[in-house]
Amino acid sequence: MTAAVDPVKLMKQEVGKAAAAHVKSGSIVGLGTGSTTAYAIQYIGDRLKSGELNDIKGVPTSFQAEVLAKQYSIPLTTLDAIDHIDIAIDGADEVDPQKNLIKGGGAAHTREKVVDYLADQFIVVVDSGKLVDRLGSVFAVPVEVIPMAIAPVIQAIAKLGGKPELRMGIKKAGPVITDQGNMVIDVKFDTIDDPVSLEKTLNNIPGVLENGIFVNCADLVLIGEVKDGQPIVRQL
Ligand SMILES: O=C[C@H](O)[C@H](O)[C@H](O)COP(=O)(O)O
Repeated sequence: MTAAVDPVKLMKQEVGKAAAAHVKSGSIVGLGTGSTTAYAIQYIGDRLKSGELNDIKGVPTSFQAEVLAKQYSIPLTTLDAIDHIDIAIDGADEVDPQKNLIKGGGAAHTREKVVDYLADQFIVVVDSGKLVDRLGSVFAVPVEVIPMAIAPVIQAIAKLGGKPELRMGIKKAGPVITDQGNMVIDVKFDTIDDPVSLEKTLNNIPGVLENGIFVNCADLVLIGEVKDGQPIVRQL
């Protein structure tokens, strides 16, 4: 008996491969975080190994991305050693029709925002389940907060009408700790009418480092779908 292929995995693989095909030799590449981008990193590594691609440097957005890049022998660099990023590939938790995003399901949104916004071309890779008509419909907004400010930030967010919840570890006792040593508050809003101003409002609360709303930054969204049992990729 053959095991059934997980359609979401198929979509992620296909979209990761499609994004990796956009990387050109000689470029500096922002390497995003998450299970979808992991396939893009793997395929970039495959292209390097086969000789189809050469002379690239990756800028990882997280410890996870760094480990994967090393695993696939992708040379790495840091922001203080370069003056631009040619292309960044990253996942998302929600995508609206204007290509605005919620990110940070993996608590990596702060570094991702730095790298993705710097890139000349930012490509988002998602499966079709991430598409929403309006941001915040399903996913809460992740907000990275310095630990001593957790209580006042929770109070300030509640005053804004959000439902804040400190993110707890799944295989770890206690809160999730980010790559920067901070904590994450997931904030569910009934509706997000104006993501541009909500992004700024959240970041203006003292103690907040960065939130997961990404507006006006994605150039291309590659969406993995399954049609007639076959994975396909369409663009937004
Ligand atoms: O912090 C994590 C990132 O923003 C991810 O890119 C996002 O959560 C999507 O991850 P995945 O591709 O695993 O759904």
